[in-house]
Amino acid sequence: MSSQTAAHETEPTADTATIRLDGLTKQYGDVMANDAVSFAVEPGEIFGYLGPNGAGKTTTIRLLLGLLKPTAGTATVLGADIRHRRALTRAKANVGYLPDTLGFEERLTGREVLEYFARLRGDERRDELLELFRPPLDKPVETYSHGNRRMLGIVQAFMHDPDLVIMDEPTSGLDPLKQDRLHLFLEDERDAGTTIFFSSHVLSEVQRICDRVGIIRDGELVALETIEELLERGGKDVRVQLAGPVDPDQFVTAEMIDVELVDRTARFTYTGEAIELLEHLVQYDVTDIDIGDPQLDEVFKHYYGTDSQETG
Ligand SMILES: Nc1ncnc2c1ncn2[C@@H]1O[C@H](COP(=O)(O)OP(=O)(O)OP(=O)(O)O)[C@@H](O)[C@H]1O
Repeated sequence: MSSQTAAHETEPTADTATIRLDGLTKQYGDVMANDAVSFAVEPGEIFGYLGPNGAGKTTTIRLLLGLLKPTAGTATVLGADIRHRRALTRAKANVGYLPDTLGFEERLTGREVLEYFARLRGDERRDELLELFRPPLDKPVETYSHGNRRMLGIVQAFMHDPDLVIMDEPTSGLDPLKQDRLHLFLEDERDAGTTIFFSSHVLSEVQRICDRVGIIRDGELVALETIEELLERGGKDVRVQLAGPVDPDQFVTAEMIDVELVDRTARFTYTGEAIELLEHLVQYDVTDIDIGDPQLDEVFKHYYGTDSQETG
């Protein structure tokens, strides 16, 4: 991929990246869960790692945390090479991790779980986070709802005030209010300088809060760009209201995709230059027009095929 090549070409001499993957590869039998994945996450950004189920997101995260060994290639996390256990352990004292499945000791209460992590890494932000996310503290974790487990996980991931937080599908199963609360919190953390790396298969969430996105599919990185670049490549969402009927053969141009021409309203995604669209439309009696950015899931479908629809 050109994006992967670019990451190599622009490699600085002193590496300032918070996370850098360099040909990171993990093979399970015949399955290439990560196939020579290379990219960098810069300090103070929210980086969305996006892909359909089974794409390889969790594998990357587990490799970055030293929970799996790479088949080939490597990565650094806060400057520590993931193959060097001691350096990575030191770096991880400054990393927060929210796994997809929270492996807390089920019989302990939430308070006891937090005490355990506090002894390991510190808890200077515990009270502030508990006020925001409010998991019940005096019940055993086995009685927690899915949402409360996640709330406890978020407090655990941030309470030692790490420089980097890695989250695996953090909002999955959360109600919209809790999702909103987490999104706003992540934006505040980013503004305060924390680097956030999170995986998701929910495009709207990535579109809303991420600065940059890496898209993984079948173990390969297929895109690495800012949200703006991704949306720009996806064209514009256009709705045109016409005064009278038009001949579709003349009205529809090659740059229009997903065209719906119903009655006197045309809706389509326009992939050409805006000026050319305007020059084309002056031939028609247009009574109203609306041009906006497409949703990321539309972009995803156009560029990566229909298999990815499940990711919306
Ligand atoms: N321990 C394992 N042994 C064999 N295959 C595995 C193992 N773990 C993951 N895989 C396979 O590797 C591929 C990537 O899986 P991974 O869990 O990394 O994907 P994912 O993007 O996190 O998916 P999801 O969104 O469903 O969590 C899948 O084909 C999966 O079946």
